[in-house]
Amino acid sequence: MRKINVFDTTLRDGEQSAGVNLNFQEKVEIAKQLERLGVDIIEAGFPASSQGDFASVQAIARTVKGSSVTGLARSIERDIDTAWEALKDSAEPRIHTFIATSPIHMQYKLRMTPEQVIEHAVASVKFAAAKFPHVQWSAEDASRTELPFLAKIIRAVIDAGATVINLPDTVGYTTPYEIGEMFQYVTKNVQNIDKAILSTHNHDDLGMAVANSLAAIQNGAGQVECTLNGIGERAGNASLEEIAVALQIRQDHYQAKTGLTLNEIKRTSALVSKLTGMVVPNNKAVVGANAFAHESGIHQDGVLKNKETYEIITPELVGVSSNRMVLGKHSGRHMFKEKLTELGFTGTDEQLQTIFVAFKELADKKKDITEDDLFSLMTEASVGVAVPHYELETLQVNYGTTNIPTATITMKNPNGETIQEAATGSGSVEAIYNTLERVIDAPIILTDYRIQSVSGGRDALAEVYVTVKYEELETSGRGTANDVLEASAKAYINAVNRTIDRKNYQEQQLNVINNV
Ligand SMILES: CC(=O)SCCNC(=O)CCNC(=O)[C@H](O)C(C)(C)COP(=O)(O)OP(=O)(O)OC[C@H]1O[C@@H](n2cnc3c(N)ncnc32)[C@H](O)[C@@H]1OP(=O)(O)O
Ligand SMILES: CC(C)C(=O)C(=O)O
Repeated sequence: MRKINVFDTTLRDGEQSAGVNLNFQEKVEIAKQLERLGVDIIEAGFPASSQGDFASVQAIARTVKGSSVTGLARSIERDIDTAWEALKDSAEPRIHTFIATSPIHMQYKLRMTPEQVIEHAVASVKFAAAKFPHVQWSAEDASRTELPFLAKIIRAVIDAGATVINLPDTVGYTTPYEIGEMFQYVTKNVQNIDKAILSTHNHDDLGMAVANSLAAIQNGAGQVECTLNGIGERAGNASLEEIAVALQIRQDHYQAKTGLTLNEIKRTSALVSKLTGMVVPNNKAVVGANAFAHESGIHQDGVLKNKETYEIITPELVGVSSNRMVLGKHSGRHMFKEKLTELGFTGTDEQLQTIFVAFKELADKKKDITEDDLFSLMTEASVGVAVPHYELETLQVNYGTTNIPTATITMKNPNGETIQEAATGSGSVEAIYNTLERVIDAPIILTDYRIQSVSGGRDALAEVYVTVKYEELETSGRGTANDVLEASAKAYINAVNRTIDRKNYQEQQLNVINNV
């Protein structure tokens, strides 16, 4: 199987992302993690671009021993000299020098004729090769370069001492088919091509950077240039994690592999995201938060029966501890039962069905159902719900900073009649409790009221605990709802219902005693 060298340019092209500016320590930290990940080459920066970049490239060259370290330089002696100063202490000094070869870049940007570009390229490669044991040369905008000219300049720079030839799709313009043709053309038409390794470097302007990189590998590239999380100039570069995992999972197709320690991928991605401030989208392949999350019932059922039904990558492969089964409105009974069993549920199928119905209702209102939510539903199903002597039908609260809070409640009483009442209070909860007292038509004293959110986040469930003194009994009650006021009403009614249960039980006991 062919080994593909991974050239990571997170610290150079990745840092060219708009809004990203890594400091010295951050660059060194990322470089150390790239070394742990096992990348073959780290492009640490552009030493001639600033003092800061020079210092961090130098520090990385001195610190990192497990990966080769390189820096970018234009075809200018001053850039190459500066790169040498920054890189000379590295284990295997390596330079990356480049010049544009497409008609538009040569004419408008460089203002050089094609012959002048060849002269500059050859002179700079010779100059670099006199210092560096490894010289990488890039034909900037190769994908928009005329192929005969590309072949001509490549032959010349290899003769001048270049050992790696990189053919970038600088503006993310090419397609997998075209890049394949370009690599084939170069392989066939550059006589001395066997003296160099071909490299591919792709941008994502048309969303094809990874596909183009893989196509280049299939057509002869022995090195792939990429960044963590696909960050980079404009729409970014080809993403390292996607290429590495594609090569691993589709070895049958690509017949090529990298030397990366794949289970360092997630950690490296997270570090780069944190230090660059570039958030990884949830749906990003391989490293996104949802990459191993299953949400829908049919998928979850399949995964429970055999993971391979819906998982082509194991999370462990890339350093994610496990897949994630998200309970939500699309989940089905199989996953629900599995989750409840994990949480210690030992009830009957009937109880399970009751909780499942409550869960679906909740899931319609709430985006993420947490374990705490499930505990709460389980508890309500097994111990919390008293016989519904009084049942809440509707609750409406009118609150404003300039008016008196008023609650209007419709309820079923123990005789099955619907009663509507309204009352005011100094706050919304008091208005609700005053209204409930009217409906129940008995003096009820609230002796304790506690509120807590069952789960974190803005859409957390509210759980309210109350203790009421009613009919000389002090009884507690609990209510859970998305809304604090609804939970407060439910808790109060729950306490009243439980009091009635206790009273009924006491009466039954008395009857038994009297009959005896
Ligand atoms: C495709 C890529 O990603 S290439 C890398 C891009 N990265 C960067 O540019 C980041 C670092 N760059 C910088 O800090 C600055 O641009 C520097 C220090 C390199 C140069 O800054 P300045 O001297 O102010 O020049 P400026 O950036 O405005 O213009 C670039 C100059 O380099 C020339 N140039 C561009 N590429 C090359 C090259 N490969 N070889 C020689 N000259 C080049 C341009 O023609 C222009 O020259 P001119 O001043 O004679 O017109
Ligand atoms: C310097 C080269 C390799 C580059 O970054 C590009 O062409 O995108």
